Amino acid sequence: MLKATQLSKTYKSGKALDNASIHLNSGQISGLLGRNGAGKTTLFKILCGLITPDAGKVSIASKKQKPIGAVIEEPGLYTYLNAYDNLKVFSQIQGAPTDITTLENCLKEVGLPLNRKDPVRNFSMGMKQRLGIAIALLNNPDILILDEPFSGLDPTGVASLSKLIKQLANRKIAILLSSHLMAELHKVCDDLYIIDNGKIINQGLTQDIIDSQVTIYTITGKNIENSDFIQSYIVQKEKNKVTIKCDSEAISEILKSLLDDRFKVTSCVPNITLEQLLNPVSK
Ligand SMILES: Nc1ncnc2c1ncn2[C@@H]1O[C@H](COP(=O)(O)OP(=O)(O)OP(=O)(O)O)[C@@H](O)[C@H]1O
Repeated sequence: MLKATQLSKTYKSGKALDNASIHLNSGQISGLLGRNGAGKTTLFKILCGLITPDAGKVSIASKKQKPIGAVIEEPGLYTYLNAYDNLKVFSQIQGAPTDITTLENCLKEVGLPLNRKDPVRNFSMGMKQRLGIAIALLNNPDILILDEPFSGLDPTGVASLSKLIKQLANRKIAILLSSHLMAELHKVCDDLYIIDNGKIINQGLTQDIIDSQVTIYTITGKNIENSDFIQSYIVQKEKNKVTIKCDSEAISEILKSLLDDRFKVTSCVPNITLEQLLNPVSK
């Protein structure tokens, strides 16, 4: 759907993007993970045609006139207008349909209530993000780019925005989102690009990247801390929750033993940080 090849960009302040290549596929959610200042926004701006790269190429396989919808940095909203009127203004600017049914369907699609008539300055961050996404979807794009969409959201907001993003991918939209937090990306992204100092230093399926580096898991389940089998792996424990250290090959064995011993495991979450991915250890 979108192929960006060997993109580079240097500002007066220095090199922001260094030979970066990425590939987006329809229906796939890709994540761009990197520290602040790693070059994520620069890459997004190039993909959207907002700035020109010094080198490299972006090719998009789409018949649409405006194939990309994006929310870069914060959603740019008219804070004194309500959600509906914001959508209407942006539709007019973009030459998209402005009839009530279309606009209300847009609001419904991103899970915004139709009965909120107050200005969007009163909205929560999550609601502003949703409205930003609704605006980005106005032209029915094939590709959706979201810069730090989870920033400022609480865990419930992250979960509900993740659900919306997955629904959009099910509509065959290719989605690229950025974050500097692994925890936010690993649950929603099919594949990941790790960016550091403008360079893509690792890429692959999210699960493969996690499996190659994860050594700490948090397991929850009733009385799980009493299991004899996991005692030697435990680094921390509390009621119904243990943190264990093992590699990705041992975890299935551990979970199997817990189930054999009739412990009801309710979750097993890999704990992996961006720093681990930026400084990988070879196994
Ligand atoms: N318009 C600009 N002029 C000069 N330097 C810039 C400009 N935009 C970005 N930079 C610099 O380029 C580098 C990459 O910035 P960029 O905003 O792409 O990173 P980022 O990964 O999106 O960071 P953040 O998560 O903080 O937004 C940084 O060193 C930044 O200071």
